[in-house]
Amino acid sequence: MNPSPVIGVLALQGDVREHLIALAAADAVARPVRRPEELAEIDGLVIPGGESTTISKLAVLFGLMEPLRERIAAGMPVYGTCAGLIMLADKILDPRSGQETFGGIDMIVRRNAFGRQNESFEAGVTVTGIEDGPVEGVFIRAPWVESVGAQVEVLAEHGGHIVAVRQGNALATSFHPELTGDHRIHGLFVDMVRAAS
Ligand SMILES: NC(=O)CC[C@H](N)C(=O)O
Repeated sequence: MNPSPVIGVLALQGDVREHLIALAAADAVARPVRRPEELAEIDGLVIPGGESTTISKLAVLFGLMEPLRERIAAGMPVYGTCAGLIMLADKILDPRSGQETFGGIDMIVRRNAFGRQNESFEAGVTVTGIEDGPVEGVFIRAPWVESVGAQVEVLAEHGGHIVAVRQGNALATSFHPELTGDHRIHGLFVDMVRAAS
């Protein structure tokens, strides 16, 4: 048990700053990560929302694709929001050509499943393991999870679709808790990192 784990936020593209703030509010030491060497210094990693095709391309360009796949497969705790959830999927239903993922969660995801930017919405979401009521789910061109393997725990659904999952040390949500000022999900992730390090 490590009381103050160091948690990186993958800083290739997306809403990195908001995650750094949410992690600090949840009592973690948080820092941006964009170079392979920096992976050695972290106990866990957040993969932010943004655009998964861009994150995928930049991860290859920055030499992070393979090292990150290995760390995740070896059990480093990771939390992906929205585009980050897509990056943790073992399979994308509708990838752009050449789009790759880090994998780590045995699930098939559908990109942009909840519609376009102007169909973005907020909704209360009840998440298993989060106490004191639903979280405010912010869905922005959000993916949903089409199907999961036997090892995957479904933590939340919205409108009959899976929007939060966990497999071992990998956590993912279709929505963006870092944009709400409610740090309960980041707190859950920080606890996962503490327990693992
Ligand atoms: N808010 C988001 O992260 C949007 C994700 C985006 N639709 C993608 O495919 O990466």
